Amino acid sequence: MKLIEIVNLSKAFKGNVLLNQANATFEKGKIYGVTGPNGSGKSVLFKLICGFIKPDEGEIYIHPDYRSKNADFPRDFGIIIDRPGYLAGQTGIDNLRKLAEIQRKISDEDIKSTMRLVGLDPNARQKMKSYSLGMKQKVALAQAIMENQDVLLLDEPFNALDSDSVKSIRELLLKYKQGGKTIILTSHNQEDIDLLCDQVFEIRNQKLFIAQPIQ
Ligand SMILES: Nc1ncnc2c1ncn2[C@@H]1O[C@H](COP(=O)(O)OP(=O)(O)OP(=O)(O)O)[C@@H](O)[C@H]1O
Repeated sequence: MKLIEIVNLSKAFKGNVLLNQANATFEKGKIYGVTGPNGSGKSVLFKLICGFIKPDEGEIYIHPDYRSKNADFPRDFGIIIDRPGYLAGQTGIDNLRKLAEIQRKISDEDIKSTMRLVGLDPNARQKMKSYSLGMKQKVALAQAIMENQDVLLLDEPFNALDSDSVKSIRELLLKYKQGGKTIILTSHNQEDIDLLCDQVFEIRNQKLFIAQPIQ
């Protein structure tokens, strides 16, 4: 099933052309990588898919099952794009509770079990302003997955994680794929890409090239 189809997509910022007539298809149930040098437009591509920014030309088709009725943001998508803003004076769990209040889909126990899953202590009283980078990254991961979202767009999900955490998050993502979820991720670490991705799109010359055949 075609989940996302990118057709002749172009996007530039003040003459800085990032995508020019780019095309790509993302099928349900696979893990995709998006690679490219710093500043090549990976995060911008994710923002375009989520409807946060508009293309200059071209279309992004989202499968009707995942279109929101009253918003551009697709439904059932969990995302990490750039570093999310947090309430620095509050704990990790309080930040996640605030985000969970938007949809009211999950219980407090769901939040706690997700925190444990990514290696955070739900009972910790530490405020987020004193969290390490890796701890903040785990909160970002937790918010992306806590509502059991079916599609995950993860921009650098392994950033700042220690090697045990990288291993456990990789295993989690592979388990999610087995369960039918679709994941699109970026990483500057080739090992993440090689171990996880069924197909890789490389942003090069303002196009999306298939860098690896489907295994
Ligand atoms: N809202 C915006 N206005 C102007 N320029 C922008 C905007 N958003 C992104 N850009 C520019 O677009 C380019 C691509 O940015 P993007 O964050 O997508 O890169 P990236 O491939 O994710 O890079 P990295 O590997 O460093 O994370 C950068 O030059 C950035 O400055």
